[in-house]
Parts: sequence; C-alpha cells; structure tokens
Amino acid sequence: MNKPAIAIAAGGTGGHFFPAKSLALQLTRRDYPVVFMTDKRIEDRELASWHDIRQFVIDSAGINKKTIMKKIGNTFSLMKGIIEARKILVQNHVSAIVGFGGYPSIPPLFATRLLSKKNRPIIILHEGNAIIGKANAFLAPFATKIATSFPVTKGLSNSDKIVVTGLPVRPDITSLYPSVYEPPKETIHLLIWGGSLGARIFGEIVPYALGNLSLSLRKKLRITQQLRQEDIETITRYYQKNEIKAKLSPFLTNIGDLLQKAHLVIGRSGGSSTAELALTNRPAILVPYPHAANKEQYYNAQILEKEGAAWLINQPDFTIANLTQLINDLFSHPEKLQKAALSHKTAYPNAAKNLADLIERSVANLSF
Ligand SMILES: CC(=O)N[C@H]1[C@@H](OP(=O)(O)OP(=O)(O)OC[C@H]2O[C@@H](n3ccc(=O)[nH]c3=O)[C@H](O)[C@@H]2O)O[C@H](CO)[C@@H](O)[C@@H]1O
Repeated sequence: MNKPAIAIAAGGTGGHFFPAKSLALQLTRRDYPVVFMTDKRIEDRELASWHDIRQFVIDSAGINKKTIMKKIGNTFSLMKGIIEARKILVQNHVSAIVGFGGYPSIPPLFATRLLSKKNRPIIILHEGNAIIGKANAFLAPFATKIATSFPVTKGLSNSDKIVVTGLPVRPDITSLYPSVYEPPKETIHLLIWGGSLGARIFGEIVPYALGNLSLSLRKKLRITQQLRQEDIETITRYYQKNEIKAKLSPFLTNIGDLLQKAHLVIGRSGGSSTAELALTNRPAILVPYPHAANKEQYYNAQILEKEGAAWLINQPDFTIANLTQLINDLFSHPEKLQKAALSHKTAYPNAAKNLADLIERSVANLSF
C-alpha cells in the first residue's frame, strides 16, 4: 500500500531549513512521499534531485511591520501563501504536515484550517530553540504533537502533546557522534561562525582579541572564520601582519570537518548551532543574537552554559578586552576546554529518526 504524503514547512534560513532537510531524508528513506514547502531564500539543488520530494516556494511574510504599506503588502503575501498552500495540500493528498517554525511555516500550517475535517492533515510542530517561537506558539493549539530540541522548552506547559526528539542535524555532522575531544597542544584550531546569515560582531571583535595574544600563542593558532565578504580583505591583512594563520569565507560548507578539528568555537547560539556543538562535544564561547524577538538564542546558550559546556557572553560585554582575557585564560589552561567539552548533555544523535518515528506513529493513528 502506498504510504501517505507528508508535508514539511520550513523557513529558508539554515536554522530552519537544515533540520527540515534532515527529516525529509529520513522520510524518503521510509518511502513516504514528501511535499517540501519553503520560501524563496532556498533553492537547494540536492533536495530537488531527491526522488519523491516535491518542492514548493510559498509566499509568506511577518505582518508586524512598521509602515502601513508594508503591513498591507505583507498581509496580502500571507493570504496568497495560504491559498497556494491549501491547493498544494489538497492536490498532494497530504496526511500530516510538520512545521519547523519561522513566519514561512505559517501559511502552509494555517491552510489546514481551510480544509474540511475529513481532508485536514494533522499538524506536528518542531521547536528548535529552548523557548517556543512566536509562529509555533500561534500554531500550538492546532497541533497533534509538538517535538522539542531541549528537555525543557520555555513557554510550553507540560502536556502529552510534547515529545522530546532533539533537533535533526545534517547527517555528515550526526555521523561524528560520539566525537572525542583532544585538548590543544602544538596547534590551536579555532572555528568562528555567526549563524546561517553571518554576524558582523565576530569580525569586529575576534581578530583584534587574537592579535592581543602573545606571539608564541598567535603562532599556534589555526583560524577558520565566517566573515562578511566586505571584511575579508582587511581581516586577511590583519591576521597576516600578526602572524596568525587563517582561512576566511562568507559561508563555510564543511561544518562537520571544522567542528571535529576545532578546539574552541566562537559564535551565535541558534538552535542548529547549539545542537551541532553538543553532538560534536565542542567547547564554545556563545554570544546570543541580541535582537531576537523572544531571546531564543540567549536561552539556548544558557542551557549550554549551565552544563559547563560553554561561556555565555551577552553582546554588550563581548568586547576586545573581555575576549582577550577569556581566550588567554582558556589557551593557557587547556584542561578548562577539555572539561567543557566533556560537559555537553543535550546531544540527540537520533533526532531525525525520533522525529520520523513520531510522525509515523501519529499518521498510523489516523483512520483512512
Ligand atoms: C537571526 C535569527 O533570527 N536567527 C535564528 C535562526 O538562526 P540561524 O539560522 O542563523 O541559526 P542556527 O544556529 O539555528 O543555524 C545555523 C546553521 O547554519 C550552519 N552554518 C553556519 C555558518 C556557516 O558558515 N556555515 C553553515 O553551514 C550551521 O552549521 C547551522 O546548521 O534560526 C534559529 C533556529 O530557529 C534561531 O535560534 C535563531 O535565533
């Protein structure tokens, strides 16, 4: 018997798209036809080449914009997205829809409300952060199940809807689990990243803090840094002048290899980044994105900090002087890095499988 179609709705930033893609891979392996709904930021050739995946770009937008014209324009996009999504759900006979959060997941999930009870797919939400996001909070009352990435998620009260699955991470990173951590000796590998869209602050602070270290420490450094294109030339020259070996790029594609090599990671604390750190046991200095609507990166980082696996620095305190002091201390006491590496407790190597199992169980409970 043919398996029922499952739709996946995810926004087009790495934080939402990568977990959704890992789930799509699990579901196609189990012979479920997958309908993938995302926004125009994503054009993923690999995904498009998989059999049994139908990809759709859906109109969407946040409506809490400042100008009235923007509000009207975005409301129109949202309505258009809901109508498009409803058509796709009907045409593909979708039985369940999995939402990964972000505004782009709202039209496909909301579209289910416009279908008759008999034809309405069940909703399963996945929350990638340690606090429920606005889109997921809005959709939670309609969900059959809510899968979470952390053992406790702020804003979600205990209910049998909640299942802790962990956050699906790309297979090349998951396969590194369990990863052994060796403290630095002759060379110190440092990975600096800013999330899927990058972050200017790391280019403004990290190179100059590293430049303050002693020459003997600087010569040991091997830096891989995600950096805005416009900053690469200046920072390359700065590192060369300070005898620091560095590879700089606006987007790093081989995250698995880089995490495995890294003795320390400096970066943001989005849901996927923190899950990847936990899976690979890497110690980190985390600077949460300060403008996030509900401080989700702060709560993610706080969990790792409480475990002893990371040092949380809020952006106003992330200064050249403070960072110089911290990394000087960590590089002079590598046992502190090793202790942090051994302290991770939130790794879920089977997250994609856990989530696919949950979907499979929920779909099996439907009567056709
Ligand atoms: C500004 C913003 O709204 N950020 C949100 C967005 O973040 P964002 O998408 O930046 O954050 P995540 O940490 O969740 O994901 C980043 C992903 O990009 C990958 N990566 C990063 C840099 C690079 O050079 N190469 C690369 O492959 C990482 O390995 C990771 O898989 O979604 C997250 C998950 O809901 C939220 O926690 C964040 O608050």
